[in-house]
Parts: sequence; C-alpha cells; structure tokens
Amino acid sequence: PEAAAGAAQPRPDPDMREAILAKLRFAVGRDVSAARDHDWYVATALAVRDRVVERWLDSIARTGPEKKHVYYFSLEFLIGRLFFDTVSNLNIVGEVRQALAGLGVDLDRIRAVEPDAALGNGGLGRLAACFMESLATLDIPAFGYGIRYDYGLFRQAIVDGWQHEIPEDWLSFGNPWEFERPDIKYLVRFGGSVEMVGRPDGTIQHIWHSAETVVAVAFDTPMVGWRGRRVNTLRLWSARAADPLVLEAFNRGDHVGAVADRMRVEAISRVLYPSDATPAGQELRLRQEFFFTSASLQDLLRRHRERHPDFSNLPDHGAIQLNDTHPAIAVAELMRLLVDEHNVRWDEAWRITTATLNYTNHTLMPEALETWPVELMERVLPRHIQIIYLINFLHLESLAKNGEISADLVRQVSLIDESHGRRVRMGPLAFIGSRRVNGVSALHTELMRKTVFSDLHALYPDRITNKTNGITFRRWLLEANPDLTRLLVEAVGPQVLDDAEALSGLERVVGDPAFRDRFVAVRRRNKERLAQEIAARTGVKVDPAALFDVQIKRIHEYKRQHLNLLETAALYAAIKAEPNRDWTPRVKIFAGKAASSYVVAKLIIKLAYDLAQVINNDPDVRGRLAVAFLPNYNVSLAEIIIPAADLSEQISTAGLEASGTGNMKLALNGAITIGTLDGANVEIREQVGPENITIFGLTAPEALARKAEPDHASRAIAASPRLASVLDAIGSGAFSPDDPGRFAGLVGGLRDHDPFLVTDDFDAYWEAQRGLDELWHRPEEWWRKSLLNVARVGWFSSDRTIREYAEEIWRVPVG
Ligand SMILES: CCc1ccc([C@H](C)CC(=O)N[C@@H]2O[C@H](CO)[C@@H](O)[C@H](O)[C@H]2O)cc1
Repeated sequence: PEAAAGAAQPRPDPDMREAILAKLRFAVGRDVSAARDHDWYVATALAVRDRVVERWLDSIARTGPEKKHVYYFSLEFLIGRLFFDTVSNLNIVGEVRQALAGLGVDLDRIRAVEPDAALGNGGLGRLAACFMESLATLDIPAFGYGIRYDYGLFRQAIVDGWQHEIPEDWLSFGNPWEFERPDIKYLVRFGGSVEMVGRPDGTIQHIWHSAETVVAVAFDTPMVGWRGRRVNTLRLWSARAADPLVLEAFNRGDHVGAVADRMRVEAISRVLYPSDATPAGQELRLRQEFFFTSASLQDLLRRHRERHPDFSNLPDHGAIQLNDTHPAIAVAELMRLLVDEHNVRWDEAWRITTATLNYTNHTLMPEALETWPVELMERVLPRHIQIIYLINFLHLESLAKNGEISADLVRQVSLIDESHGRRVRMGPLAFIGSRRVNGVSALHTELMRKTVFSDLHALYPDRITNKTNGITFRRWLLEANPDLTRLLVEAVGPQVLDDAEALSGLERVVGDPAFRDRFVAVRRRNKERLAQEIAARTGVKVDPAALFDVQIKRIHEYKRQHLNLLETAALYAAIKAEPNRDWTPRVKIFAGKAASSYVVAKLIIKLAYDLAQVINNDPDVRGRLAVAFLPNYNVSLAEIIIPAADLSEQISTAGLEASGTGNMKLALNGAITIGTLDGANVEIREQVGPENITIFGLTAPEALARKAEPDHASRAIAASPRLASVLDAIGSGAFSPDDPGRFAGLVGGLRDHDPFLVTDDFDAYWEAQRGLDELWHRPEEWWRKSLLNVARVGWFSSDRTIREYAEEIWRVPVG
C-alpha cells in the first residue's frame, strides 16, 4: 500500500477478544459453536493483522520520498510460519493467549495449523527471511522482492528409508498474511526479436518485438520488526496470462487449447526449484529469474519516477541487493529499462546501474555457479544478450585501455565462456554490474578473492567485501526457546531482548551452580519435547538424558552427513566390541531434504535409515546409541530441534560451506559445536574461544592440497583399521541385509575418489567425538562451555549483519 498523505496518529488497538470473535463471524463466516482449529487460526491471524496494518500504514506514512530504500532481490524467502513471529514481535503474546483462553482456545494448538511458507531451499532462502525481519527491526525502509510460488519446497516423506517428494500446497487453505494487489502489475516480455532503428541524432533505437507477454501481479506480505517498530513489505510476484482464456479456441471446443497459453505462462510461478547447489539449467528457471527481476525493477523505477524527475539520483534513493546470481539478469534488465524504455544514454545508465546494484555470493561450488547457454538467452531474452555483449565489449575494452591484456585473462574475465559451447557467466556479470560484491563469512570472502573471482578482484581490488551472515534472535531464541529466554532476562536483564551483544552479561553467572541447574532443566524440557516429536514422526524412542547429537541441514556430500554416519557405524561396532565400557549414551539426530535429482544424497538418507533400523533394534546397544532421521525438515521442525541440541555437527569439507547459519542457531541455544575450520565456524571459534568448541580435520588450504593427491583416500583407509572395517561393513551390506550391495557404490566412491575427504578426516573426527564423550562425563565443564557459547554469540545476530550492509554497502541510516 503506497504512502497516504498526512498520516493520522495510530488508533488505539481494539480489544483482542472482540476482534477475534468479529473476524470469526464476519471474515471466516463461522459461529463459535461450529469453529474448528483452522477457523480460530484464521480469525486470530486476521485480528492480529489489523494491528500489523496500522503499523504498516504508519511506517509508509513516515517514510518520506527522500528516504533511501533497500530492495532485496531473492528467488527464495524461507519464511516458515508467521503467526507466532508476528504476535511475538508486536509483544502481544500474553494478550492473544489470554483472549483465546477466554474463548476456550489454546494458542499453541492453533499456531500449529499454520503451514510453513517454504519458499526456499535452505541457507540462502532462510537468510533472506532473517534479513527482512532485521531490516524492519532496525527501522530501515525496505522491500523484499521474489516469487509467490503456488507450491513451495516439496514435502519430504520417508518410505522405507527412501525420500519421496510430495507437492507442498501451502496455499490450499488460503493465506491470511498476504494482500493481493491486482492494481500493482507489470508486463514481463519474452522471446521475439529486436529491431534496430536509426535515430536522427545518429544513435540507434532498439525495439524489442517480444513474442510473449506475462502479467506479474503483486502479493504483499507485511514483514514486522521487533516491537513493531517498522513494518516493511515483502512483494512476491505471481504470473498471470495476459489473456487467460482464448475464447475462439474454447468456442470451437478446444477447451485445453483455450487455456494452454495460460498454463504455460502461469507455470512461471508454479513451483520452487528444489535444488540448492546444482543449477537446473532449464528454460523455466531462467524465465523465473527474469520474471521477478523485471517486475521488481519496473516497480521500483515507477516508485522512483513518482518522486523524482529522472533516474540520475536513483543510487541515492535505492540500493538493490542481488541474493546470489539468481537475479543477476538485473544488470542487463536495468540497462534495458533505462536505455530502451527511458532513453537514458548508455554510459549514464551504466553509472546508475553500477551504483545501485550489489551482489552477494553464497557458494564457491563450481557446479552451483550459474551460466546460461547463449543460444537459450538469444531465444528467450534477445535484447538482453545484445546488452550483455556490449557490456562485455566495454568491459574487455576498458581492461585493454590500461595496458596489454593476455588472451588468457580475456578468457578468465569475459562474461562469455567460450569453452563449454558459449555460455553467459552470471557471476562475473553480477560482479562487474555491482558496486559491492560480498561473501558471507570471512573465510568464504577470502576464498572468493583467491579463487572464483581472483582475476576480477585483481581488476577491481576494493569491490569485494565481507559480510558474515547472521540470524534473527527473535525467531531462533525468543520464540523457539522461551524458557531459555526467560532465564537470560532474569540473569542479564531485559535489555538482552533488544541488544544481542548484551548476552555477554551471562558470563557473570556461568559459574553459578543454581543458575546452571536451571539452564540444564530448560534443555532437558526441550529434549523431552523433541523426544516426543521423534517418537511421533519415526516411532523411535529416545532417552532425553542422552547426548543429543544433531546434524540438520540440506543433504549434500560437501556437508558430509556420510562422515557422521561412518562414525556412527564405527561407534556401534565399538560398543558391541566393548559392551562393558562406560559409553556416553548418544542419540544421533539427522534431518534434511535432498534435491529431488540428487541420487547420492538420497542414498545417504537411506543409509541413515538402514543404520537406524539395525542400531535401534539391537539390544546390545540399547540406551547407549540410537539413530533417528526426522522426515520433512523445515523451519518449524528446526524450531523444535535446535533448543534441544547438545551437540551441533558442522563438519563440511573445509572451504566448501560458505558460512552456515544453523551453526549460529545451535550455538545460540547452547549446543557445543563439533566442526571443521570452515565458513562461519572459524568466527564462532573466535567469538566463543577455542576451548569452547571442538575443531578437527583439514583446514581449507590443507584440504585443497590433499584433494590433489590421487591416492589420498586409499592411504587414509590403510592408515585407519577402524575406517577400513566400517567401510567393509557398510559396503558389504551389514546394515542392508535386504540388499547387501546397496551401499557398495557409495563406499566404492569413498575408496577411489572421495572428493570431500571423508576418509582423510575420519580418524580426527572419531577422536574429536571421543573427546566429547569424555567431556559429557564432566557435566560442570560441559555446561560451562554450553553457557559460554550462549554468552558469546551475540555477534551473530542478523541485526549486526544488516547494520554492516547498511553502513558499507547500502549507505542507508539505521533507524
Ligand atoms: C542454481 C541452484 C542453486 C540454488 C541455491 C544455491 C544457494 C546459493 C545455496 C545456498 O543456500 N547456499 C548457502 O547460503 C547460506 C547463506 O549465505 C550459507 O550460510 C551456506 O553456507 C550456503 O551453502 C546455489 C545454487
């Protein structure tokens, strides 16, 4: 909703109970007697939403035209549920809980009926959601721009250990948090050809005769900041056909033909691509990327033109952040809109573009760096490939100007990769089209400078900057772990609710046994709750007194869930070999989705399941080792697992996890981290102290060197009898009697190639785990370290991260 002139003072909030009853009757259309959980959920959500709208309209009213906006472009926003987050950020939990109780309704019961808005795959998408909440909390005017997928990330069902994907129809019961904006729509064009027309002033006019037009319709969702300080807008686009029904086709009885176009067009916003590391590389994916990027640019340029005579000062009034290369086509589309649609001269348009755009890289995995075939770009975006060619020409020419450039350097920095059948490199396009390029942890940013962007870094030495990720403490502490939050407020004071760094005040009470006992009791209650969830979802009975060892994240070989499983199988063998030893009782908890086409990842899920079958049914290890793979990992399940975790597994091959954010969430809730010196683990160690984290394994440079040694795996296996025997066991079907050869390929891959150095890090990992077994037997020390993690991770608040973006990249004041 746009700014209303002469904003009135916010009206007093009506009584919540009356408001809920009114919504039930007049918005849901149900009488109290007939109302079911979902009806109460919608009624309460709508009543709460009224409070949000007040602050939303107020936020817009007080954001004068001179205020600079941040525009966060992301193909993913992994929001999760919004009901409790909104109620909590408006600080009306008590009021709503009481109002509902007065109506005989339990708030915790109805908050559970809300579906997760799973509009993302993993880290990148969740980071975008945390950032939107922190932008509002820091009172920074911002729009999030993305796609309103009809179907979010698939629902994961595990059948006999195998992942099955089920469409996630999150909108089937409607969505009380979004506002459809039929009046805010833009035409997005595809295909066709470009005509060059000479202008009298000798310049060329490019006329794009597109073959297809898609209508982008806006759906706005309020992003409420802490204490309702500001409410920003998440504007998600839905694809609609320009003409939804071809009547003449219908009239001649071709009912399918009549809507065929519509189906093709609306497929653009139908479903999220479920891959989080390997580009689908499909045309539909490129159409999704261009669809939301073009609609978003048109929307923010319209808003700017309503307030300013031209675009020369756009960089002073808007900062755009490209969340990875998925919206990188923005470099060419902003140039097209400025030059072709608004007749801005090329170099002026380039000045505006490179002063307004910024790009965040989230992965160094070569296969995750997007490139598009020139042929596809020529067919789908004929004008943009022309613009990219000219950008590339001027880019290379400018290099030539300042001194001789080798053919090799041209090959390195050209936007066109000539080697694999002419492809457009979206990373370098985003790089040269941006003012700032950032990585998401100190190590990752350093590796960006040394590897994927080394040549461009040499040419533009001050463009790459680091912005270590963060998480919102509201969702991941206050809402997920209210018992711990209460304890922290008691110990440190209420300021901890507004200032994450105030957590350091906890250091004062770390040694206080009474306080420690209450902290332990909170963890215990959270573990009992998780144990119930595990029993409900998997049937596995786990002992809350055991060490809860947690690895929760997307399934990927670089994240090395299979290293954890090898250690689990080796531990099982060790317990069976020495049943009388005083083993630390452990529950190995896994959760995570595999990209639907990622066969090895799905096999790793099966291995976890098969291991669980054998171990959980073996009386020899009952009470000492149990394994549970929780299906359908998502934001809401993470909110249950994280407060109950004792040990946080962050064991990726060093150099491959850009940052990680689960590591921050788990440490914030007091889990001790076992990990490699990778991503943000490095900075977690700096903050919590090397004695309060367990680090093992090869460092990034060592890993790079070891990987280059062809026989590194066989030498590692030869040096470790424990590793050798567990590989034999798994490879020969010890855990898959129904199919002894099931894991032969997986084990063979580890023996021969092992690109993620699982074999090389196995022994160090085993020793590290045994060290933690010992530590668990010294509870005072364990809990001291656990408390010091909570006390020292304030820096990983996304408020700190956003402050750094605001200061250095977006140059906007923090409210
Ligand atoms: C084109 C397919 C595709 C889709 C998503 C991605 C994302 C970049 C993958 C991702 O989620 N990366 C994660 O981003 C987090 C937030 O910065 C980091 O904390 C994780 O380390 C990183 O893996 C790559 C490739």
